[in-house]
Amino acid sequence: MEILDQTLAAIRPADLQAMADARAHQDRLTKPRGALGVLEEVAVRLAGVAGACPPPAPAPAALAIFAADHGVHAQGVTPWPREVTTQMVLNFLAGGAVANAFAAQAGVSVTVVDVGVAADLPEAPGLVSRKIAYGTADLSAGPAMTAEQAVAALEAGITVARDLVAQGNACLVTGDMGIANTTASAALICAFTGRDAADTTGRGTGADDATLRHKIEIVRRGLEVNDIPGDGDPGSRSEVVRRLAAVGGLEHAALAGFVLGAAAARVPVILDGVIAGAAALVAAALAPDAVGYCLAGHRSAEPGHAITLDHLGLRALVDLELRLGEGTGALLAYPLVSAAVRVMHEVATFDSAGVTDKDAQATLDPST
Ligand SMILES: Cc1cc2ncn([C@H]3O[C@H](COP(=O)(O)O)[C@@H](O)[C@H]3O)c2cc1C
Ligand SMILES: O=C(O)c1cccnc1
Repeated sequence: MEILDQTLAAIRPADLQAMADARAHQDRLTKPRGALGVLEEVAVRLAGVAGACPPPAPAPAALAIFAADHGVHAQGVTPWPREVTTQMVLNFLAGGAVANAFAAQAGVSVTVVDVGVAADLPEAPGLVSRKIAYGTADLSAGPAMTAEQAVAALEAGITVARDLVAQGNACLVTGDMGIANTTASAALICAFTGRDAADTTGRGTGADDATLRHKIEIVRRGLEVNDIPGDGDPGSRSEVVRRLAAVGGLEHAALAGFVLGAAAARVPVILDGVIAGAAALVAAALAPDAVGYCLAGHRSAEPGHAITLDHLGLRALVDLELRLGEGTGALLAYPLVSAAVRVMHEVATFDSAGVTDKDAQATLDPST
């Protein structure tokens, strides 16, 4: 609990002065005001994160893929066998997954973190072993984790974020792997927003109509069995941890810790899809200021994701109907984030470039 306590105590609100400076700087650059749209807000946000204008380049960046298995898999909520979690971890380590291709394209390093895979994994470069259990229990039959396990996973995520920042990374990127984790994500989104299971539950890796109906029922049962009220407002920290432990996954808990660790280190974290979003809801419930350190990489096709982004007040940078996870959507957004910051460092101002600023001229010569 000590690591979690220290981390929560270290999280500060985004720096409003640096954000105001960044807005003012954007307005002096040789472009019509507001012409870079959402990218201007990204640069302002990163100034708030770093407490500096211009903010430092978000490089190098590191993707951490948190992997774990799920007891709720036994309920038939996904068409894929549970073993695929382990097999995909090995695929990430061999460099063969979509996340590896996108990470290579973006120049982002890949670390895989085992927080709860239901198999013993061989030691390998790029694999960090922080296994807390061989998967969770079935969330539709009782709590998926104990509170101790949830805190241990939160702290594992914090430690991974801290280590990656200590290694010189200036931007963190979330990734996940865990067959059946869109079910736990939907349940978490209900528990932290108060929305109904029918709104938050999606097809994940390709559930058909019958499986989707069943999945919604399983999410409902999980909330009921675990006495999670429909208020969407856990209030106390112990209730946040109780709800997380009840219906979350070990990777969700670790991802929530990863977000908190990034915020405490004043480093931006690019969120991937619905799994990272669900985890960010947990992080926000523990430390509302952590949201200021998050960027929504993309908007997933899973219905719970739009609800989540809305709740967090985040705008997705990319919307390509992706529904994969692994960090793929966040990786595609990374070059946009880099470009937004590069503008702040490299683009000339009206003054420095001798370009006429229509607004400045209007002030000088009120007759025009
Ligand atoms: C081959 C394969 C690669 C993946 N990479 C990410 N996921 C994604 O799908 C899983 C969640 O979907 P559901 O809840 O429907 O099981 C997660 O592991 C997620 O990261 C994959 C899934 C599969 C099958
Ligand atoms: O939105 C996601 O991140 C997602 C969707 C389906 C399966 N896995 C992940």
